[in-house]
Amino acid sequence: MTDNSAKTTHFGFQTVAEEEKAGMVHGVFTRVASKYDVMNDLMSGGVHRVWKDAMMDWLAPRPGQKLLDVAGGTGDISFRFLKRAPGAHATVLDMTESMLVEGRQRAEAESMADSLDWVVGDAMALPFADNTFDVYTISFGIRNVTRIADALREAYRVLRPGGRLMVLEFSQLPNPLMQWAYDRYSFNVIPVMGQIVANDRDSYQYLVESIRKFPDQESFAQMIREAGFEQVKYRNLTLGVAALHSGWKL
Ligand SMILES: C[S@@+](CC[C@H](N)C(=O)[O-])C[C@H]1O[C@@H](n2cnc3c(N)ncnc32)[C@H](O)[C@@H]1O
Repeated sequence: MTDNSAKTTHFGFQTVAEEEKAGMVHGVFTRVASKYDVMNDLMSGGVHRVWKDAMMDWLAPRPGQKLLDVAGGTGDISFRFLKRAPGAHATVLDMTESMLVEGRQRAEAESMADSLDWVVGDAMALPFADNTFDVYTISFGIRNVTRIADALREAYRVLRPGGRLMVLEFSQLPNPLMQWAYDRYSFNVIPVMGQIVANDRDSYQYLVESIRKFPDQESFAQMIREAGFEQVKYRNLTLGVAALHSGWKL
């Protein structure tokens, strides 16, 4: 008998059953893990570093804080956080073990292993008690999550009162002409780069499609409010190619 109640979602531009998406996303990041850092620099011309530094500037990490970096991958956000906050501790959680393996190797090379934990897990069902962390970050991860509202609810649950959420994600350019030019670049150049550098056009095709499917700044800010966060604000980066969203659990 066919189950007509099965829920669907997007995997890039494809419509897939909700329960299929996580496996497909996991497949993408398992395939790209060893080339992930170098591809980030190539695709963005290094600009992702400027955006991540802007995230830290707004976040202003403080000594001794406990960070949870969800969909933390190879640890870019956690490394930056720890460098700015002596005595802080970061937990990097990701569903893809190969991404964490790359990150753990970087932590050892940078002598930062003692300040970090690496946890395989799902943003939608975090394996942590309520009110545990001072800061929750998710950078270029939330658009890959099957049910964004569930991930935001979990963020709220594990933050302590007074804790802060910050999201860095690709976004929408308010100027249609610029959006058109940016789409031409991302759809025509990035999958080709993925083919040449990582021998994997399909994964990078998914990544650009998932960017296009993600809600605009205002809609995403509203989702953050609906999860319970207050003082929700956002800042565009590079004309809206990416955006930072901030909210507080008060
Ligand atoms: C584009 S990478 C971002 C890595 C890193 N945060 C950065 O900014 O460079 C996206 C990561 O999200 C992870 N991810 C996707 N869905 C997830 C989920 N539901 N729970 C945890 N991690 C997830 C993927 O495994 C991948 O490592």
